[in-house]
This record gives sequence, structure tokens and C-alpha cells, in this order.
Amino acid sequence: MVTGLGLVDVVVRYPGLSAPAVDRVSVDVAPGEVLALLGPSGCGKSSLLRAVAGLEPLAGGYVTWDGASVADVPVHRRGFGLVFQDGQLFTHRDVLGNVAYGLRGSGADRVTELLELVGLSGYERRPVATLSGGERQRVALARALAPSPRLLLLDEPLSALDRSLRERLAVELRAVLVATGTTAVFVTHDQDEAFAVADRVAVLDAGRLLQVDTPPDLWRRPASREVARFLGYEAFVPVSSAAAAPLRELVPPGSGPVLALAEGAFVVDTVAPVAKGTVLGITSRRGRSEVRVDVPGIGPVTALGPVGARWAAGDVVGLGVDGDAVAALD
Ligand SMILES: Nc1ncnc2c1ncn2[C@@H]1O[C@H](COP(=O)(O)OP(=O)(O)OP(=O)(O)O)[C@@H](O)[C@H]1O
Repeated sequence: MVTGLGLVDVVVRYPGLSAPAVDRVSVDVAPGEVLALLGPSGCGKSSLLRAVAGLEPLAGGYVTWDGASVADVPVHRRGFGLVFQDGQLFTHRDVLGNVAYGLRGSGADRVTELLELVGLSGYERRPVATLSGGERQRVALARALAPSPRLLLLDEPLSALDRSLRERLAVELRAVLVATGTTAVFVTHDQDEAFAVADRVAVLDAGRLLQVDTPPDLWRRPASREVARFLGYEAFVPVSSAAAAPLRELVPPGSGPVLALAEGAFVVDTVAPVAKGTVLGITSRRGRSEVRVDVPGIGPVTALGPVGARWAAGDVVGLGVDGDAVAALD
């Protein structure tokens, strides 16, 4: 028997849409596991999450909990908690009133414990209108966790926040889910966020499940170019080509016939270069320079460069390689 959440050939259709929004997706989520649903806008992530919650009818397949279908269990009886992008707090209640909602009795001790967990100790009496965006999402998380849901469903809970806060909260969110042993499904379109939060990541496109794996396995062994591109691999080169010579030894012998190169697979190296490229342009990210270089036989790639790099378009630079940004594809 599958314990925890089971999805079997789940299909979601909308009237007027010729293709299904979710197309026969099957995946399990073990007790205590955090699964991210990752994919581009419109790929069906939210539809799948809503179908699990019971907010969207299934056009096919099953959603199971501990092996039994939940088809006949109404939304509020499933014991699943929900957190949305905008938190959806009750604006006329204070923080305590929001977190205690859904608890029997006053639940004051439980609220104190949860606010501590999400880093908001002492916030009980704050009106939610006075909270920052990040604080609101923490309250939404505490509220959803308060009744100890057997499954927590999170739909892009961080995407309305700015990047640095998003990155910090992603780490905190994982810590809270792990500390509470919560089984969770987390929707995001951001690969970094999925990798930071989840034990396993399910990559979706056009309603179909392309691959589900742990973050390191997904990164090292993307199942297709489609998955690789979505993760940030930007160039593909046959392993047998001359241009792949400096890269070949970076993947295990006998791996697939195509090498995928992520941004940063090449690093500008003026001391012991293994390849050369022609500079196309330079941008900056987090202080480092990112140099677009055209590598013969591979094409344009993004190489990491030193702080304050000043090459001009047309300059030729030496390149080293970083094995963590090279994967073999079948
Ligand atoms: N209520 C609806 N009625 C009709 N079509 C819908 C409805 N909800 C979603 N869709 C369509 O179903 C497809 C999947 O949408 P869904 O919201 O699940 O994608 P998503 O991956 O969550 O996208 P995003 O990241 O932009 O939120 C899209 O083509 C969308 O336009």
C-alpha cells in the first residue's frame, strides 16, 4: 500500500480547453516528504494542486491517501492545509485570531508555539494590515500548520515577495516543514526555490510529468533536453565532437551521447585554460561578471568571470570548466 499521498493518472480538464490542463500525472508523496511541482507558467501546477485539495474535479485518475481514494471526501474533511500566494489572511482579525482560526478552544499555547516556529514570537496582537509581505506569509504558514494537517499544499507561497526575502524564506520554510514532519506539496516556477525547499522535484510541462527526482539527481541526470533547459542548461553538444573534448571526462564513462552545459559550465581562466571563446558581451550578477562567449563547436554560453571584468566584444578569452554544471543526456 502507498502510504501518504498517491496520485494515479490524474487528469484535470477545463470547459473550452481542448488539451487537459493536467494529463495523466502519477506520483507519490511519502509521509514527511516535501514534493515540489516545478514548471513554466500554465503547465498545470496549480490545477494539479487544486485537484489534490478537492477544489477541482478530476476528469480521470485518482487521488489517494494511505491507499484509499479521497474522491468522496469533501474538501474540509480531507485534513489538507492550504497556503496561497497572497496568504489570504482574515484582515479583520489580528495575528492570534488568524492562527487560532480552525483550532478548537482558544489554542493560545499552540499559537505561541507556531509563531515561535515561524519567527514571529510576540506578534499575537498585531493587526494583519500592519504586517510586511514576508510576515503575512509566515502567518499564513502558521495558520495552515495549526491544525496539524496530514498534508500541506502550498501554491507559490513566496512568489509575491522580492528575491532576497524569497530566498531566505525558502530556507526557513523547509526548516519549518522538516521540524514539524509535515508532508507537503509545494508549487513553484522557480528552480532554485524548488531545490531549496523540496526533497524531490516533479517537473511538469503542458500538463505532463516529465521527471521526478531529488534535486541532485535531477541536476546531474535531466531526463530530456526539455527538463535540462528548464533547469538552466543552455547549450548541448554531442559527446563525440571535438568541442566536447575538455568536457568529456567530467561525466561518468558510458553516460549518454549529449552533454548539457549549464550557465557557468565555463569559467574564464587565464592561467590554465582548456578551451577558448570569443567575448560577445558582459553582464554582472551578484558582483561576479557573466561573460557571454562564443565557443567554437558549442555556440554562445555564459561563463563566470572575475569581479570587474573589462573585456570587449571580440576579445578571445581562455576558459576552464566546472564539472557541477555539465550533465550527460541520453
Ligand atoms: N478555471 C479555469 N478555466 C479554464 N482554464 C483554466 C482554468 N484554470 C486554469 N486554466 C488553464 O489550465 C492551464 C493550466 O493552468 P494552471 O493555473 O494550472 O497552470 P500553472 O502551471 O499553475 O500556471 P501559473 O504558474 O501561471 O500559475 C492553463 O492553460 C490555464 O489557462
